[in-house]
Amino acid sequence: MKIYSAAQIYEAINTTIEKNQITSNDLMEFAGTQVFNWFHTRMQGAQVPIHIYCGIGNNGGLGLVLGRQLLHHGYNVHVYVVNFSDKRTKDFLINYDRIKEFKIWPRLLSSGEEFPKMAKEDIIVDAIFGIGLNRETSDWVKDLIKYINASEAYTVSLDVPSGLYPNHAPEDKEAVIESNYTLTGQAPKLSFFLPETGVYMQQWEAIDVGLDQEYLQKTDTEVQLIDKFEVLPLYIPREKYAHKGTYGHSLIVGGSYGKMGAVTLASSACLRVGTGLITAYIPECGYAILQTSLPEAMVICDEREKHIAKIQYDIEPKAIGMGVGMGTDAATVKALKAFLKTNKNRLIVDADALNIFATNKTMLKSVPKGSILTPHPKELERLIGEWTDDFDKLEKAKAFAKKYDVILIIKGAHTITIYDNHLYINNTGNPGMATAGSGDVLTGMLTGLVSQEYDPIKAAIFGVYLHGKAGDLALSGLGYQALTASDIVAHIGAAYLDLFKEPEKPSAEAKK
Ligand SMILES: NC(=O)C1=CN([C@@H]2O[C@H](COP(=O)(O)OP(=O)(O)OC[C@H]3O[C@@H](n4cnc5c(N)ncnc54)[C@H](O)[C@@H]3O)[C@@H](O)[C@H]2O)[C@@H](O)CC1
Ligand SMILES: [K+]
Repeated sequence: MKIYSAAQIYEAINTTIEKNQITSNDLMEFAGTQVFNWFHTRMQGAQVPIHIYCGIGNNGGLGLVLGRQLLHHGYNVHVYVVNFSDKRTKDFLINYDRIKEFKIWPRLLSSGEEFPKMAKEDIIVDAIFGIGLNRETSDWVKDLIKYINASEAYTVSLDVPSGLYPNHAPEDKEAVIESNYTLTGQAPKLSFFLPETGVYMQQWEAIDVGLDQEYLQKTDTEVQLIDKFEVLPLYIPREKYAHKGTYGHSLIVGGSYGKMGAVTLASSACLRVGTGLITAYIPECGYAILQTSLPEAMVICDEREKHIAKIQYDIEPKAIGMGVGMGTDAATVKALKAFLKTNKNRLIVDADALNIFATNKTMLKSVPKGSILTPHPKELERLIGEWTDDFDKLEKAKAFAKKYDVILIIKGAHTITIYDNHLYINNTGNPGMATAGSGDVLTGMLTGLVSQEYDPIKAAIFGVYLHGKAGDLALSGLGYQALTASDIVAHIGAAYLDLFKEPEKPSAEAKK
């Protein structure tokens, strides 16, 4: 799913108006009607008090259309205008007049006013600010937002939770609506998926607000949300006459005394994702561990007992997963440096290999183009330096990926893959996956996919999706706390099968 920038949404609005020869208010009426239908379907006339807080821009205008339509259908509605500026938009004013047709004079809220009384059981509609928020709000508006949050009433935000900017984090973390449900126009916004700003919403849903389909389809976006629909075309089917050589030889280089589990997990994930052959290159101490825990894997041992000191082998891998459990011993750093001088293979770089690169930045220049780096936030900071907020982090990460011509996977709740100035936001996975070894599993999966001739960027997008999906499928019967990295590996097969599952048909009951 495409994620449009605020500028693109405004352009889509203008294109729609021009092409269809309608007014901006016609479009607002359509959008407001769609939002009304959403409420009406769920509320079926219930008389729960609905408090609509409208700003003075078009987000507020949308709130007024919704209010008028709810009143028209007999709902119990209270409308307030958050009067933070006298620069009311044209369409706000049209709808401000129209709601008065219902003998309703919205209460104007301004500085020093007492805020409306509300009960916990009421419903709040937040139409204060949309994507037009461009500066810090006045203190009294911040107080109102905090007051709304403190009410604990179910809050539905229109377009975005008010207080969120399209391209930077809020100055005051408490002055943003904590929305239970965000009904967003046409497509979700980038801020919904970043750790600092995604916390303001529990659930979102995109509503078709009638923007021009041709514009939406033709317009390339920098950001995409990745779900099943996006990854299905990436899948490479297995051939009937294939043999294990067809699907590549993967090499996992890593491990040190006390950290052999990381290599075992990465290697087994690599196998499960479909690599033809797997070899683990490890220090001597891991030999019995690997051969016992994973009989399918071949093992090459380093001459050293407890850590890798020389990366040398006589196989021809298609892809190399580098760094899991490897440690940062001086001898290992030296070995990695020497290896990079001759290596032409694409790498999937993780964990300690990333930490080694972070303190030896010149080594990054020897990483083959199209390699994949998979840092978690702390490792990322070591690579790209500190950032001011999540949006700044993405800019810095994009610049880094471009400079070294690599694919950067920022691991987190919504893992983001960055390549060639594009961001691919993953939509699978769950908090149970924040567990030891989960990253090692991803490294193994990515290595296995690149070995099977997946183009590296496709391997990254597909692998991250599949990893998250395996984690989601593993949840059943376990829950977040009990989920382990091995459970993710065990569900890779189910994640593949899920790709081809038909969506569930509505039951006879639901059809009535
Ligand atoms: N016009 C239409 O037909 C449609 C409108 N839509 C709605 O329109 C919204 C965008 O509307 P606007 O561009 O009017 O923006 P908003 O309603 O988000 O912003 C409010 C207005 O206040 C001003 N402002 C921003 N920050 C302020 C601050 N801190 N203090 C005081 N004033 C401030 C802005 O200049 C803007 O005019 C979308 O988010 C969406 O909800 C969409 O639903 C699509 C259809
Ligand atoms: K809003």
